[in-house]
Amino acid sequence: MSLKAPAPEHHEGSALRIGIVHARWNQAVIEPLLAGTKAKLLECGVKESNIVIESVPGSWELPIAVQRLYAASQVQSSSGGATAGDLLGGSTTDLTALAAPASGPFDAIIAIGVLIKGETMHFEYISDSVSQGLMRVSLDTGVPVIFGVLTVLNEAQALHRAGQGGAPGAHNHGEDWGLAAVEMGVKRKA
Ligand SMILES: O=c1[nH]c(NC[C@H](O)[C@H](O)[C@H](O)CO)c([N+](=O)[O-])c(=O)[nH]1
Repeated sequence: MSLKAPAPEHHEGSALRIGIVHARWNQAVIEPLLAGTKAKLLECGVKESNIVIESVPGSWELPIAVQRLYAASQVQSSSGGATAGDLLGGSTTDLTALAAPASGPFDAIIAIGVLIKGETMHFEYISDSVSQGLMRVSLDTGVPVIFGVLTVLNEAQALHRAGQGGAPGAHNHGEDWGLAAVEMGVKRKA
């Protein structure tokens, strides 16, 4: 067991509704991360119908997409016809068209992305902005946003953290994110 992994806690997720927003950059790494995340959610009892998955082009779009998914689900669960735009500070955009298929607010939302360092400073700017943005959405909305963004220096590091490549110690971090979402969702309901 890694020195870093948190001590395991078992939480039952059958009453939870979980959103997942994933980027499509580096799809070969995103796919196993997403699969590992979903597998752990199901293993903890989260119903498949209560897992809503959406995608965005890249990690930069994760914060706004998580915020809109939250707002759309709030519109669905609230009466009074307020639009999600009202919840987002006065814009007139009605996000119900983007609303999740099932209804009801989310107990946690997982943001998944894979940022791989290139030759320029692009990586640093996106990594910092995305992590700050996701933290802000989580604190502003009160919904736990699980940070599932790999910020790695090369493809080998990314594959290793998606449990791929067969090297010793390879571990699918998506599993940790699924467990964190269930724990934080249960504790938010308590
Ligand atoms: O998710 C990623 N997006 C990346 N860029 C796209 C960015 O997230 C936005 O989608 C794009 O800038 C349009 O807003 C990446 N790189 O540029 O290397 C990357 O490695 N991963």
